[in-house]
Amino acid sequence: MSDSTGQDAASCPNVINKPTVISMVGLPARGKTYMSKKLTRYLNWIGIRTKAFNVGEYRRAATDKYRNHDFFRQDNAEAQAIRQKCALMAIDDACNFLQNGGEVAVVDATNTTRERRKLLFDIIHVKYKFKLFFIESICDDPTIVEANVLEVKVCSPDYTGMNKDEAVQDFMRRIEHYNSMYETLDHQIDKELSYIQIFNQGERFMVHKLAGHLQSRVVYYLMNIHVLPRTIYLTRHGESQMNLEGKIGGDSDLSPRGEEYAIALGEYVEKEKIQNLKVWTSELKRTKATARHVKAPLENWKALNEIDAGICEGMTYEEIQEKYPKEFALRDQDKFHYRYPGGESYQDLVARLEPVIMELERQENVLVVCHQAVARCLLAYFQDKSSEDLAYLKVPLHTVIKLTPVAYGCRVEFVSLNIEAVNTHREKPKNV
Ligand SMILES: O=c1[nH]cnc2c1c(-c1ccccc1)cn2-c1ccc(Br)cc1
Ligand SMILES: O=P(O)(O)OC[C@H]1O[C@](O)(CO)[C@@H](O)[C@@H]1O
Repeated sequence: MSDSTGQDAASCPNVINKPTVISMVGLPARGKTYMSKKLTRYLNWIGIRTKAFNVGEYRRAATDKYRNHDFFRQDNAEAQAIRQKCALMAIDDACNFLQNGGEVAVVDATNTTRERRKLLFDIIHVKYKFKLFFIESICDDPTIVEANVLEVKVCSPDYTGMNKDEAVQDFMRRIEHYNSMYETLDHQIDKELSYIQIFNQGERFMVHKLAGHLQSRVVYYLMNIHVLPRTIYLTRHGESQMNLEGKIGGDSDLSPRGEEYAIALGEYVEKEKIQNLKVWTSELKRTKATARHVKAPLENWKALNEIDAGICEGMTYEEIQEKYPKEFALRDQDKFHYRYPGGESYQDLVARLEPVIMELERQENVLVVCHQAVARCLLAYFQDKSSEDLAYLKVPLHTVIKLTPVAYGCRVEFVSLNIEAVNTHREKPKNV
């Protein structure tokens, strides 16, 4: 990343937004990879170039010597050497990423000794002059640890071929080896460091020496996420009159088939028997009409309104190509960044939707009734899609998209309610 003079951040210390390394800290099965992946997904979605570096993956690539927890014994010199080498490779790759346009690198490792964190500090802060922020997850609730081991650790490549109970026992022994050397962050000894400690999956937080906007955004995000099981249902409004006419934007009513979809949606939600469901719509008539048969508390969000097409509102794509050929061509060249004159771009839409995503992270079961461009942005967040892919995601009318968090990701199911509708999807032209 470089400033206006083309200098890169490392060599120009007074640059405001220096690259940042976020370093995880914590015993195995404390949610470090969960947070690394989720945080990386969120930061990329809001437009901050972020990449996670998992030291365990480097170790598995370096050796298939892992047979059991003995690999992690403190007195296993050969294994210690491999682990140290892998940690240094990950840190090196992270710093290279930041020197080549990256903005945030997440080092996903235990980093449970003061010595290891000093090594990180010396390389990242002293040598490269990047910012360094620690996220420590402390969890002494054995049921949570056991659940995490069962949920994600037993399917780790380290345990292929091993039976579940054996894998759990081995992993618990692995944790003990780390625990014998574990030094948590301490606000007296580590008074120079910027960090957050998270206790028991967000029950309590200790924040120390936050340095800058990015760290505040990260802390705010971590304080809003939770791991309670829930489902987010995402759907567009029913087919509208303007959909039938091929016109974009506007605030039109539903077509007869759109009305049918609204009734079908009410029946679908009823059958799903969703606990404490909340329904969110935009401020536009077609989403409110679509939600009216759903029995659940309703909230209208202006932030969920469809992308503003500015001077092209109410026009068909053919009319736009006819009247504003240059604009039409420009949009095809870079649909994510293209902003309609007097209107919005997808990039603007993501910024407008960030508070909706933040509130969705706080909620449990929510049905979001929105629009084509809005649904693409929300879906891209849950599916970790790039901004290029985002603008062309297929979100057909009369389809409920079920999003369920599982392990480190999200299960996505497209449920068509089998009511005919026009296809409003416009493919990316081949020749651009
Ligand atoms: O296992 C765990 N132990 C302890 N904290 C954990 C997990 C997981 C987790 C969730 C799903 C799969 C794998 C891991 C998430 N967090 C977590 C940590 C901080 C915040 Br703020 C929210 C959740
Ligand atoms: O970005 P695209 O592919 O033009 O899709 C967004 C368009 O989809 C619609 O919701 C329906 O056509 C329009 O209101 C909106 O401008």
